[in-house]
Amino acid sequence: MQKVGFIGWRGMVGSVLMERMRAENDFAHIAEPVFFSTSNAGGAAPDIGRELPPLGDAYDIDALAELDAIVSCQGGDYTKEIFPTLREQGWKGYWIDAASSLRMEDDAIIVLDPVNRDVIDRGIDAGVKNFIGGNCTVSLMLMGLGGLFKAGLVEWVSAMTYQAASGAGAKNMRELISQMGAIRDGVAGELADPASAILELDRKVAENMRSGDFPSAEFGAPLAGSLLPWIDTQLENGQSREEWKAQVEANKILGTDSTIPVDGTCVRIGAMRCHSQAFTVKLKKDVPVSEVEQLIGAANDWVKVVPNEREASLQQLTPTAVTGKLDIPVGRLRKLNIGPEYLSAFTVGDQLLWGAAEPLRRVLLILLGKL
Ligand SMILES: NC(=O)C1=CN([C@@H]2O[C@H](COP(=O)(O)OP(=O)(O)OC[C@H]3O[C@@H](n4cnc5c(N)ncnc54)[C@H](OP(=O)(O)O)[C@@H]3O)[C@@H](O)[C@H]2O)C=CC1
Ligand SMILES: N[C@@H](CC(=O)OP(=O)(O)O)C(=O)O
Repeated sequence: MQKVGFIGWRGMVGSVLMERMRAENDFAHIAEPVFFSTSNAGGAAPDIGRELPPLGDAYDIDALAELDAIVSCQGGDYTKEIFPTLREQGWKGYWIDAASSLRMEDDAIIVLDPVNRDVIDRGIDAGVKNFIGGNCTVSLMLMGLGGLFKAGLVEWVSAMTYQAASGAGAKNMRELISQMGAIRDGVAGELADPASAILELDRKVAENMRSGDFPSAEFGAPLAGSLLPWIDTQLENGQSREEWKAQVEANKILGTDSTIPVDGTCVRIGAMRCHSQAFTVKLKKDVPVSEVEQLIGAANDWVKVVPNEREASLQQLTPTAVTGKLDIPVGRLRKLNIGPEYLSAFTVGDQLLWGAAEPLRRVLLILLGKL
């Protein structure tokens, strides 16, 4: 594989991908990286420590057709517009994509190699050409609980999510901070006076958050100081699309023969870029927590069992502790009162790393024969 094209490299997911590829010296394995833009063809390519041609036009099908592989973080609309045209023209290269558009297609594999390297390898051998990153919550759930799935212990999972602003995009991250600032600024006087009445302060905060002036154009509602119990679009069965992805994508990633039910409620909270999830796992049998911890902790190089203790949980199992890291801590592991087969667990993961960019750079390395 000689020529690899990158599209969407300056967006939020794309920037994290570039950071990781530079940090791991991935570009050393690519003979001819070519960068494209949908808005700035002819502009300067990013700095990867070597001479590069100017940015290509990401809508130039002939230029794209010359590539051996394309890595796109440009978004679903771009994929829907360009991918079918390229394939219709007979392009046989590898398409690696962060967007959800192609995930459930029969000729696509959802990539998360620490969990489904076998599925990826079989796909490559069978001539599959489309490798798509999974939904962030799904990938983070499987990075955390992969050991239990691998051991065949999971009858079903309910995942209740606490998803960060970054999942909605860069503008939403900014809006979250603006909302936090607006809340604080609205009661600056009361905050400066320790003797001010707390209920008056609270009333002013609520009034401010409900006012038309509160910055909520991106989320459509206040997130700071609140939460949003709906992510992505509405489906007819009452699920949000984000909730629907959990079961279909998890089972596709795992390559299950019979569907393992996965469902829950997906909620946006005021974290910046780490998604957290609280799981109820129905185990197929009563397994001691010590064995559960062993299985979870041994599943991959990034998962880390956090002891089910207050101090360790507050220090290691929060978005603040995990942001910007590849670590996948899993904690709060205990059996629920409901019965000995009902396990509770909590995990946190950076949704731009294992949730988006990392599986893409790794599948590219796999296709290059370097991983
Ligand atoms: N956000 C997330 O958490 C996740 C996103 N994904 C998927 O990844 C895809 C991309 O998402 P995301 O990275 O959030 O998208 P962004 O909106 O950050 O970037 C997408 C494109 O917007 C263009 N752009 C316009 N203005 C700017 C600007 N000021 N700064 C940077 N880029 C700009 C760039 O294209 P150009 O350079 O051509 O102008 C860029 O490639 C989506 O399909 C999404 O579904 C997948 C998993 C998680
Ligand atoms: N929907 C996710 C982010 C995302 O982009 O997901 P997907 O890649 O499945 O569209 C979130 O809001 O947190």
